[in-house]
Amino acid sequence: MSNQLSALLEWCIANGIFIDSQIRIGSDEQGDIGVYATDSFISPKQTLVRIPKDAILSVRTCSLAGFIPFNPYGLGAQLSLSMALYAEMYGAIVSKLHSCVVKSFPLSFHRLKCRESKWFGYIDSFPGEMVDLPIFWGLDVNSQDALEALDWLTGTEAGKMLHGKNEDNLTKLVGTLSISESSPFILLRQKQEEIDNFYYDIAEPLLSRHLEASKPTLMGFHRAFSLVSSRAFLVDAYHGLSMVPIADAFNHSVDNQIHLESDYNVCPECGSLHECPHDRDDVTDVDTKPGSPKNAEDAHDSCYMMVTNAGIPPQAEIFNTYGETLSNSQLLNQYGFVLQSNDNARLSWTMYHIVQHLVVELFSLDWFPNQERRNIVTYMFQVLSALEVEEVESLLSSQSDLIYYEDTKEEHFFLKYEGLSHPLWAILFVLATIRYRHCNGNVDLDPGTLALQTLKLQTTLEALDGNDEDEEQHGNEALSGILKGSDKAAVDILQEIGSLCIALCDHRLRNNGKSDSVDEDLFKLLDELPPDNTRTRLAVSLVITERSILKSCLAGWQSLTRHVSSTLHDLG
Ligand SMILES: C[S@@+](CC[C@H](N)C(=O)[O-])C[C@H]1O[C@@H](n2cnc3c(N)ncnc32)[C@H](O)[C@@H]1O
Repeated sequence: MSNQLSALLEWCIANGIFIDSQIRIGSDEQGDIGVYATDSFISPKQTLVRIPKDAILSVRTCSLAGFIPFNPYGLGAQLSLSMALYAEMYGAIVSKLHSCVVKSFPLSFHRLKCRESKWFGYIDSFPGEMVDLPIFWGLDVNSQDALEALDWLTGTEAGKMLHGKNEDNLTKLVGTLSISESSPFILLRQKQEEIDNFYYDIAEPLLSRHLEASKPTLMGFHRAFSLVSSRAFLVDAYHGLSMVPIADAFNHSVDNQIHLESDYNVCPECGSLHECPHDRDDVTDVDTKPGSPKNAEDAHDSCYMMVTNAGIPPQAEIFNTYGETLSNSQLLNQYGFVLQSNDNARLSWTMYHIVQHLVVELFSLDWFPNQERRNIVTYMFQVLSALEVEEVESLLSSQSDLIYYEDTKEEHFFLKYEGLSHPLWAILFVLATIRYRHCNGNVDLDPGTLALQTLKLQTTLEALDGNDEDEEQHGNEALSGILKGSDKAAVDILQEIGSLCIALCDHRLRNNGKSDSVDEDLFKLLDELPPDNTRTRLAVSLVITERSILKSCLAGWQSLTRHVSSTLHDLG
């Protein structure tokens, strides 16, 4: 066992962390830590680790508690916790600690020198290097691999995540109401710029005031951020995002056997799980001192726990999941690694991009007057409500290779191997419907009913489209019959959805990865890349996945629309 690992275990004992003897913390030759079962089979519902709440490192427990702004979630929470961690890693806190062995802090990432932090044994077990997150690749200006990798990330999901913390807002329907050059959404700042600004504006002044002997550095802060990004847990409403010793020693798998249990809904003022003075309106200063919860009753009050949710064979590695739906792009950005195979691969669009790109750039604006933008929101609401029935869910899962049912109430505009998410299909339907109305004297129609008709028509046609050659003749006759018996609006709108989808995917394909590389054989490129160009290899593998999803979607919709067009043509 490495020195760091034994120091970590000693530190755990000293800080009241319970680790069941059925598991062991191990490390490989590279020093990467993982958690393994020992000799016995471990059954589900067993608590294998208990971490006292005061052993975690959060903005509430750190040496600079009270000075660091609390942010409940998101980038703000990551930045605040990075500052808390950085303070523990690199300095002696004047107000709490009076001596420090660190006289100067070297720029290179050496092992920690400051033994005074309460979390020293824990922090010292972290990887010695910065976690290799794409967000910092651009700073490695002498690395051709980094620059090449960033080039490949252009237009990919991972590339989009490097920009703009506000990206999520773009998916909100209301975003479409304010599409203009001056939209705040266009002014997204790079995430890395956000981190650096936080460091210079908030972290550096505060840390300089409190760190006795060493001067904080941006590079040190980046390392703290990379550790927070790849290890922190959102534990509860009081501590927020936190570093949780031993819970963070488990590696990730989608099929996890263990998970963290914590009660999120504690008092945000004092952390109490029970009734506390903050529940009352007439609270006084004396009552409100933060601290351990009163009326402690069981382990949930004072500890976070790692509890098994599946059986674990002897000697097997035990995995947590960092998120069941995380794609490789998300894993790479947040944790610096990807999985060999990942069923969560997907491309996403925002409402802004779909509307702006399809309507403004690809098609002329003449069929899309300003007042129609308001209709997008109304129609979308009606269509999503109409699709929110069990019948649609089972229809899509059994009879469509082009659309899947996305189990969410959000507008998630995704494309996966399974096809378009139903909200993405819905927005294309809405745009197609607006165009149909525009071309047909603004006829009155009910978008919800028409959406169901169009969807049923599509799944029926998909079933025919899959027929082999022997059945082609029969299929063509059936197709003619179906089209003749279908509502004209549904047929026209389905064709339009196809055109919009093809345009959307084709545009994405051409702008995905390094410029002008759309026809390049990326498997050959991977074979030829030196093995130590790890970042470029990662980036190219993401591009391969995204292009393959896009091409399979394009092929499906091209086939469907081609058959419909030629049959309509034959029908005259
Ligand atoms: C919370 S830590 C897990 C413990 C970590 N292995 C360690 O050495 O401390 C998360 C980091 O572990 C690594 N990791 C976790 N799961 C992984 C996986 N399935 N494949 C590759 N690396 C993984 C990544 O480097 C990630 O940033």
